Amino acid sequence: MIKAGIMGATGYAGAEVLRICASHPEFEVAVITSDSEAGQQIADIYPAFHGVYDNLVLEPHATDSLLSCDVVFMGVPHKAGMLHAPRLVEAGVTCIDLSADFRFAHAADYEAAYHVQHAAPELLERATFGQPETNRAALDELAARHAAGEAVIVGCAGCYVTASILAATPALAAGFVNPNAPIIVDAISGITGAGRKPSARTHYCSGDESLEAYGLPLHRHQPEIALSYGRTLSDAHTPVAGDASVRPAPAHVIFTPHLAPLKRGILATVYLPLAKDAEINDASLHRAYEKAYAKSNLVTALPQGVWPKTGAVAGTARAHVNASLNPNERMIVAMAAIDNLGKGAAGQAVQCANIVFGLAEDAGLGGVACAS
Ligand SMILES: NC(=O)C1=CN([C@@H]2O[C@H](COP(=O)(O)OP(=O)(O)OC[C@H]3O[C@@H](n4cnc5c(N)ncnc54)[C@H](OP(=O)(O)O)[C@@H]3O)[C@@H](O)[C@H]2O)C=CC1
Ligand SMILES: CC(=O)N[C@@H](CCC(=O)OP(=O)(O)O)C(=O)O
Repeated sequence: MIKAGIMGATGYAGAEVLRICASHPEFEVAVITSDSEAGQQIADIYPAFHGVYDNLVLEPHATDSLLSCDVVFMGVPHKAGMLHAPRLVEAGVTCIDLSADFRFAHAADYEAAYHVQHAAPELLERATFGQPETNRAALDELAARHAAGEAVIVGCAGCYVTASILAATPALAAGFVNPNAPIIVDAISGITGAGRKPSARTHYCSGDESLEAYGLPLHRHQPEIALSYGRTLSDAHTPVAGDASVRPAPAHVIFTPHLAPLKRGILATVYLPLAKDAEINDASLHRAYEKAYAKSNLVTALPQGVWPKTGAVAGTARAHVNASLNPNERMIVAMAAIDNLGKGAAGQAVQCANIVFGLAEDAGLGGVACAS
């Protein structure tokens, strides 16, 4: 078994990692942390864990118990990941960070998006972006370094970014999209996306029976989406393969997040203007989506004409995607549905850890949503 710790196990994402690990063949959770509820059993906070994790007691985040783990999942807020990672890595512990702190390859990009100085830029060299379907080669390279004895870091892609990337990447990579025109991303999230602590915007009376946009004009996820799209567009239109010093320009992205009265789920709808010379039809567009995800057990291009819905992936690490062509406006409309806590957080974190530890990438992630 692989000894796992979960930092921030009282949070929604950390608790979801704990739930997945309950039926994971290799990751055995030995340490869980919280400062606010240290000393309590996790089952007293989340009753679902009675009979599953009896006697698993929360320790403070600074506990030395984490240092004896093989892997620590960090379900902690942005700015906390980079403060805790150095001590763990120093002790030889591989970190799967769900915060934004290790998602960017360059500290300057992180600092521009999060308006804070990176506290551990020297660790970025040990880290890679945790979005397996679009960054598999880098994760495999990280797995090789881990197998050679190095403690490594995965900066897991966040929920909106995962849905936006999965929806658009097949069209971007196929060269169908105009690299110079704005791409519009409208994404709708369930309320667990905002974490466990309610705010004026997310508490029951505000969030229930209501749908609202927020975060305009520049939500912090816009730069992550624009950088990812920019890289894919550059590879498709002006490849600079093998030259790591060339940094593709971010794509032009208008991103508007919305909050919906759902517990879990994200539906991202992406409007992609066709490249001038793109001659495609619905069938060839659909073939590109099928081909992009043909090898994935967790991401499914739905049959032509079937559109993703959040209920069909809720509680799972799966994603459903599809796209449609609007020939009159020369526009592709692409969609992805995920569970923000599943493929958008804990499910993807476990998928990344599976890859780093040389396991089947979907180990422990085979669950299917309740039929609805
Ligand atoms: N919710 C979601 O859908 C998604 C979340 N994420 C990311 O996952 C991370 C956790 O999110 P979420 O579970 O929603 O958040 P929550 O607010 O629900 O939980 C936060 C957790 O972090 C712990 N924590 C707070 N401050 C610190 C600190 N300084 N050092 C260590 N731990 C700390 C808290 O512990 P304590 O009990 O001590 O307060 C708590 O367990 C965030 O970075 C978030 O962006 C990523 C994708 C989707
Ligand atoms: C509904 C809601 O408030 N969502 C959060 C994003 C979810 C999240 O945790 O951010 P990461 O994906 O970067 O980890 C927000 O808009 O800030």
